Amino acid sequence: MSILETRGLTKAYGGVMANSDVNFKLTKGKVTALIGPNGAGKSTFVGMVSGRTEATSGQVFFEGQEISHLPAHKRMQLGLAYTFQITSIFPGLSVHENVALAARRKLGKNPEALEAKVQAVLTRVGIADRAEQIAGDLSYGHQRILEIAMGLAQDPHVFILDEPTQGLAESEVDDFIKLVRSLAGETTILLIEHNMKVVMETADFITVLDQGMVLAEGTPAEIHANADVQAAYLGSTPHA
Ligand SMILES: Nc1ncnc2c1ncn2[C@@H]1O[C@H](COP(=O)(O)OP(=O)(O)OP(=O)(O)O)[C@@H](O)[C@H]1O
Repeated sequence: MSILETRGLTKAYGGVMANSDVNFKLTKGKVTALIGPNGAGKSTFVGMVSGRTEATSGQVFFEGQEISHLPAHKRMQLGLAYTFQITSIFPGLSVHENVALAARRKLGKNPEALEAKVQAVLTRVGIADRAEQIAGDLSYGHQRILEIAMGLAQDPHVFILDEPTQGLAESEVDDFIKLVRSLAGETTILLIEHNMKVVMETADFITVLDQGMVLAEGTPAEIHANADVQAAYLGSTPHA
């Protein structure tokens, strides 16, 4: 069962076809990774799904509703959350305050509900002991985890993680892999990721984009064995 679907999604930048006729389905409760060589069109695709980038043509459906022309904040209200870099964090506020602000978008101002949500989310991602720390003082890795906590605080139905392990230490990457696996089922994850270890260990399904088009779709084992995918990466190990 797909929770999010694109039909014929296309984006042209002048003569450059950043995405051409992309038909994509995200299976509910699963982790799907979107990979492809540099310039394949991954960021453009996620931009069109999240509402940051206007499509040239094509449609986006979320939980059966067409959202192609909804602005990004409306899509977020429907349950489509995403993390992009650390720009969403307020560096002068504490970890707790940051997560509470994110939770308020969903829960309103009820203090008990907010407190329960903040505690649950911080425990979930493993930074409850840092609740009172100023976000800007956190390590880069912990800021990325905080960003994920802020997304989770909104109870997303679909959670788009854009290069979440970029800049993380190896031990943090291992913790991240466990976290993503634990979230599957509870939410649906679309993962844009360069680290193939993370992709292979977390994804239920992989879609490969190449030159703005879907080159292949399948399980990690199928994608690993796919000759077209190998060729697209010039014989090297696939990366996102
Ligand atoms: N704002 C823009 N204006 C013009 N061309 C763009 C713009 N954004 C992306 N492109 C072009 O669209 C194509 C797809 O780019 P996109 O950033 O979506 O790829 P990507 O797979 O995310 O790449 P990377 O892995 O390097 O982040 C590239 O040829 C890129 O140069």
